Amino acid sequence: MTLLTPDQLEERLRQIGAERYHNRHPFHRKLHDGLLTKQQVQAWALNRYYYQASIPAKDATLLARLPTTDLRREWRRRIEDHDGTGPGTGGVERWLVLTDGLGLDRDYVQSTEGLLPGTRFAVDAYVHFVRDRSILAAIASSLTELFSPKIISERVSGMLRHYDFISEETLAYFTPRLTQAPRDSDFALAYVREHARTPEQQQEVLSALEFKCSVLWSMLDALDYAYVDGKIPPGAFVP
Ligand SMILES: O=C(O)c1cc(C(=O)O)c2c(n1)C(=O)C(=O)c1cc(C(=O)O)[nH]c1-2
Repeated sequence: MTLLTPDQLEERLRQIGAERYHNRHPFHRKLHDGLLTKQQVQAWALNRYYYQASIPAKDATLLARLPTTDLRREWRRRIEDHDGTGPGTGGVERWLVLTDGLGLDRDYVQSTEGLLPGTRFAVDAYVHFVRDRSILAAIASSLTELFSPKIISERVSGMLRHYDFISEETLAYFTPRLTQAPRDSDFALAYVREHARTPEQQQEVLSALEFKCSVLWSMLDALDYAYVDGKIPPGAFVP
């Protein structure tokens, strides 16, 4: 690979999103188009809880390695967004409002006992990637958030329109994400534009984003196989 300008690098990153982001997955299309049952939506929310709950742990492993006060202060905010600044606040708690609203038992959700194996492996792979790879790759792997405001808008409007068991209150998780995600991804994009200075580093950044798209994609593959095709693995949530 030859050295790209920062604009060319950004264009390649956006191309990866256009081709591989999970808005293109058939399970999301069904979720947003109102084609799932309440039980299938429960399975989605239950499994995705593990992603939400693991994100602050993933950010904490990166925070510990960041070399400057400015970087740590920036990254610390992500942990506060998810864990909140006191009990009952933050994104993980708001995700539980969604699982409550869908009629799932909180203790069961938080126990992660009913998780699909595919969800656990995909989410853990993301946490381990961020823990083990370079700071540049770890920051680049968060860049799927460049594409999330669009899918979140589609999801909220689609789900409100199609499902009578969904309300604005149960989907409240997503409202702050519409401002948090662009703020976070603007920072991460500026960072990789500045710090990916060799062809090898640029390739590392592109591969990190592809990896992350695969994490999100395989979570939906697991849901589709278990709850649309009806092949629920032993031990996983049975609606
Ligand atoms: O609803 C979505 O489709 C979606 C996607 C993503 C993403 O692209 O990784 C995140 C989120 N939501 C999200 O809510 C969130 O907090 C989040 C954190 C991260 C990350 O990689 O650090 N991605 C995402």
